[in-house]
Amino acid sequence: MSDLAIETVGLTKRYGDETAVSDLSLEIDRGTVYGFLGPNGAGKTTTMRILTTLTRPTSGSATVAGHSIEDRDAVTPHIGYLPEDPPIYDELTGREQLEYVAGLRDLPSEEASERIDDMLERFDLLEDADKRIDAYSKGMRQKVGVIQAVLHEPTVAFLDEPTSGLDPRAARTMRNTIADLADQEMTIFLSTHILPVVDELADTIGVLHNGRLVAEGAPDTLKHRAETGEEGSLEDVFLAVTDETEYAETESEPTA
Ligand SMILES: Nc1ncnc2c1ncn2[C@@H]1O[C@H](COP(=O)(O)OP(=O)(O)OP(=O)(O)O)[C@@H](O)[C@H]1O
Repeated sequence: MSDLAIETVGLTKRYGDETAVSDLSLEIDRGTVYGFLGPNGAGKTTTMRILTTLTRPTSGSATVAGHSIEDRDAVTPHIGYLPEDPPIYDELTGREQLEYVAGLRDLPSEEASERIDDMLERFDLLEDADKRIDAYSKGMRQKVGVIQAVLHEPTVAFLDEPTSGLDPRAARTMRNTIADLADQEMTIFLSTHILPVVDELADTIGVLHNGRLVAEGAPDTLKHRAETGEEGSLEDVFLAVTDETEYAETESEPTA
């Protein structure tokens, strides 16, 4: 089996005249955290929707966990997805929602209960687990969204802004959890605008701009590359490579 958790070749998605993702080629190793950055409208969500088989590319190909994204039934058991607005039933309790998702994923009920309790405890949600979700705060809903994305221990988890709405303590728990999952060989495809989160967690960072990959590398390599030899912050790098006026096409080759 390939060591790559995600491989894309020339992935392109057009909506009418608009090119949301343009000729995107990625090679992401198993058990790593890939930080996927880009300004608003860069094409991050579109990429994640393609890789989670929710939308089809206009051209190009991709495999996720060794399976072509053309074969939805083969891919979906191996992935988890936290979208910006996680699918959650307000009328269920947090625990019922997670049990429902565990059922969809065919997890044996004893194993599911253990994992659900473990994750609820980890995210300080045990006390509220039997309250209806419509009484949850935004952060509590977000916690349920993340737990349900990784409950079945997928090979690859796609997390869109996992720390969104979380207080500092919960955000730290989230970062620790992502690091633990990566230690357990889960591949995490992490999209966020919170640069310190990717700086801390990512093995590799890719920056998307106007649908194109304009920079790629380990955080330290990127930071070094930013200022012609000098060390810059990840924010400096992000601003430099996504600056329409200063960033020349000739510099746009990713440096893997
Ligand atoms: N269903 C759609 N129909 C038409 N255009 C779309 C559709 N989905 C996305 N787009 C366009 O594709 C481009 C990329 O959008 P996308 O949502 O992937 O960006 P993003 O990087 O996730 O942005 P953000 O950081 O704001 O979430 C945008 O110009 C958007 O308007």
